[in-house]
Amino acid sequence: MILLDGKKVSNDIKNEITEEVKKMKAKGEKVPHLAAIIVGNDGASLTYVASKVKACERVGFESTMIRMSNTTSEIELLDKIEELNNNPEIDGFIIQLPLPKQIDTQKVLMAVDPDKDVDGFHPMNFGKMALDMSTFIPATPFGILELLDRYNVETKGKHTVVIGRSHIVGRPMSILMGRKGFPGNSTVTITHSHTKNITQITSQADIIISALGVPNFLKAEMVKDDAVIIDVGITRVVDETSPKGYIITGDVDFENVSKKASFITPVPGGVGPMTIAMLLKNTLLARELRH
Ligand SMILES: Nc1nc(=O)c2c([nH]1)NC[C@@H]1CN(c3ccc(C(=O)N[C@@H](CCC(=O)O)C(=O)O)cc3)C=[N+]21
Repeated sequence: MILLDGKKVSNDIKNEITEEVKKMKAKGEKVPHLAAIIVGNDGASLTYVASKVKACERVGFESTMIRMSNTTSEIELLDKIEELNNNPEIDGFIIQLPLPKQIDTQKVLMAVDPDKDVDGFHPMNFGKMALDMSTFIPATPFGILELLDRYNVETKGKHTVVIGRSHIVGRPMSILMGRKGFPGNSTVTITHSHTKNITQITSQADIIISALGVPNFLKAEMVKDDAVIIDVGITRVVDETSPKGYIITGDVDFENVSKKASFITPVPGGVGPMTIAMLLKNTLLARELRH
């Protein structure tokens, strides 16, 4: 079994980006500037945005975090987005999800200037992705592709089973794995809450990408020998004995599944850190696009 070490690879990527930023500075160019809007006080969301800001500092990007209250109206958020769209200092920005229920997420994501949409969530960018046009690929799927690429995991002709059809992971991932090129050229099955007999499907998979959010959902009996396992789940499970009061748990029963897998991502230290690295990569692309 080979561990797909997202922590290590994301560090390599951050070092590469740091070098790019140094070159930009040497040429007297403005460094990339990422902004993140966060609405409300969700603990996990605040942690993720804080790590994105920290990652910006680490590579030499500028960053701005914009906090808005839990009672923010849709109009107020749309106004803020318009401000960032028109601010020439900002190369790219994200709106941390999920949003409070008074706000229509789809409407908000459509308001982002597609050229600054470093999350790749605007329908224009999602469409471009599906049509193999160059665009921002959502950070989590992009991070998974990058991991498969850097470990040279064969995807051509393989059967990839994606668990979950979310707009930010499962759906784009299912499109990307079936695209031409590498990593891609897989035969893709997408499964969801209405899928019948999921074990019958997962046990035929050469590659499983689980983005469900149910701790320890994927058991050894559901996986064939030498499968490649990508765990996108990150659920905080209460644990009094750990310092933070919770532990981060993936969708995969790692202890048992890792014994059968050829490659597997750990949680934490797998897909999560890659997501952050690829957001930086998209921000660098956004900067180059505007240059
Ligand atoms: N507009 C938007 N864009 C996103 O990219 C986005 C989002 N909204 N909403 C929530 C999800 C989740 N997400 C994660 C990023 C990093 C880790 C990460 O670094 N995880 C660490 C553990 C972090 C911890 O200790 O909590 C790890 O897996 O090793 C996890 C999850 C980005 N998301």
